[in-house]
Order: sequence, then structure tokens, then C-alpha cells
Amino acid sequence: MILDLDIGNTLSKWRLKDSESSEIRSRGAVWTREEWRPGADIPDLGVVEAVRISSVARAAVLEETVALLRRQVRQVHVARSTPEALGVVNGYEEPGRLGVDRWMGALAGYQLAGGCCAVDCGSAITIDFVLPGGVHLGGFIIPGLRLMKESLKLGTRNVAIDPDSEADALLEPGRRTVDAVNHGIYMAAVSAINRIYSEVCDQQGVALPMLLTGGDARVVSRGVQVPHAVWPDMVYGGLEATFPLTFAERAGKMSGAPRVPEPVSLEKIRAGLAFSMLL
Ligand SMILES: Nc1ncnc2c1ncn2[C@@H]1O[C@H](COP(=O)(O)OP(=O)(O)OP(=O)(O)O)[C@@H](O)[C@H]1O
Ligand SMILES: CC(C)(CO)[C@@H](O)C(=O)NCCC(=O)O
Ligand SMILES: [K+]
Repeated sequence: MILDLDIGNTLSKWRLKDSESSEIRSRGAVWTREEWRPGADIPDLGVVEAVRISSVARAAVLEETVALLRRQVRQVHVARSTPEALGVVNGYEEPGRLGVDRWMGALAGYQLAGGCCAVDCGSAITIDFVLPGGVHLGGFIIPGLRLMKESLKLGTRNVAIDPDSEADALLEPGRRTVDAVNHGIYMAAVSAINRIYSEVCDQQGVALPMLLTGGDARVVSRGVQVPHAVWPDMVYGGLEATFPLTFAERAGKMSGAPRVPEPVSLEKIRAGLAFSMLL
């Protein structure tokens, strides 16, 4: 079995992948914490022959995790943000400072779709751009839905946006605090994503397919008008592409990869942008 780990600021996500069949056998998440101890909520390391890790938690968390895993697993691969990988050139002035989850997402997106706009809706919402030739432009970082809500301190932090609510309802003016806040931050997130996408496609003269991942991807997806696909395993896709272990991975296959969404034409994107600038 292969253990893939995506250690975020809030949650550490894991999945177990069968090295023979490439099937995902189980998955889960635990709170990101200093000590990553095997317990009921993480998989049995006895069956694991290789681990692949993407971590944006504090260095001490990663060190502790790697030290623990090395005692029981022969192969431990830790992803890093590099100046170049898999045909993508990192757009950061200091490439190592790009969050490795963003780098994994950009690599996975490029491997799947060529140029792309990779959006990760987690603790933060990150929006990264890769051009068809593999140039990563850099991106945008805004607070995630939960962080935006917590920063308001209006006593609504525990009332999450219902992921099944209709996007239309979320766009109505709220008539109580919890709705005003939820609808407000929802609007802030989706309008930023829509606008940033249009601005960058306009600047670069290319309509890019958009890929969405992260804990809030499903709810954000409902408000994003740009054609896009939700890919919950996008960060894991970057790990598969960077450290291919199975037969399917060596052939370039990433588990759970969606169909590449067909972007609307650049003319339409530009027309929408021109219209929104009038408002
Ligand atoms: N069980 C959960 N616990 C916490 N957040 C959750 C949960 N389920 C969904 N979410 C949502 O997921 C978001 C967190 O995103 P994600 O699952 O990508 O993890 P993360 O570790 O916070 O991400 P990051 O890698 O940005 O740190 C939160 O904004 C929250 O609204
Ligand atoms: C932005 C987050 C927190 C998103 O998980 C992560 O990618 C990170 O810590 N990045 C480092 C800063 C940067 O990417 O510029
Ligand atoms: K993330």
C-alpha cells in the first residue's frame, strides 16, 4: 500500500492506495498537530511500503511526521517546491517559498490539462495559473471561508455554509447575522475567483480550464460561473506525478482526475470582464 499525506494548516488528509491495482482503499483526515501518532483515525503503517507527503504545516510537524514514518516505512518521499518540475517552471522569485500544496496542484493541473487555473479552497483560497507552455505565473491568496468568518468575531463561526444550499440562495441579502455573514463571505470568495480568472486570461490572451480542489471546493463550485471541474485529489495527483510508483502512475495516470473542462472562448471572458467593469 502507498500512503499519501496532504498536511494542511487545519487538516491532515490521508489516503491509502493499492500499489498493484492503483485503487484507493481508504481515506481520512485528522487535525494537523505537532504529533502525528498512529491511532484509530490513521491507517495501520504495517501495510504501507511507501509514503508521499505534501506539507505546509510548520517545519517541526513535518520533521516529527517523517521521523515517525521512517521507523516503519522504507520509502518516504517528501515533496518540495522546486524551480522546475514536469515541464512547469515555478513563477515565484524564490521558488522554494511557493506553498508545496499549490505546487502539487499546479503540476497535477498541468499534467491533466496543459495550461490551467488551479484553485484550492482550504484554510486559504489559492488561485494559481499555468500557461500552456508550462510557465507558472504565480497566483493569488485570500483567506478561506472559515478564516473569513472567524475573523469577523460575530458569534457565527460555528455555523458553516450548508454545502447543499443553492448558490442562488447564498447570493440573496441575509436577514439575520448568520446569513449576512455566510452570504457575504461566499460572495467574496466566488466573485474573487471569477474576476481573477477573467483578468488573468485577458492579460495572457488565453482561456484556461479551471480545476477546483480543497475542503470547500464543492460549495464554492456552485457559485463559480467559469466552466470548471472539481478534483478532490488534485494535491495527491501532484504527488503521484512527482513520485510515480504504480504501473498506472508511471503511465501518467492520476487517480480521480476529472474530465478536462472546456473553457469558454476568450471573447466571452473579455466581454464579461468589460461588462463587470461598467458596474
Ligand atoms: N471536518 C472539517 N473540519 C474542518 N474544516 C472542514 C471540514 N470539512 C470541510 N471543511 C472545510 O474545509 C476547509 C478546510 O480545507 P481543507 O480540507 O482543504 O483543509 P486545510 O488543511 O484547512 O487546507 P490547507 O491546506 O489550506 O491548510 C475549511 O474552510 C472548512 O470550511
Ligand atoms: C497558502 C497556503 C497556506 C495554502 O495552503 C500554503 O500554500 C502556504 O503556506 N504557502 C506558503 C506561502 C505561499 O505560497 O506564497
Ligand atoms: K490545501
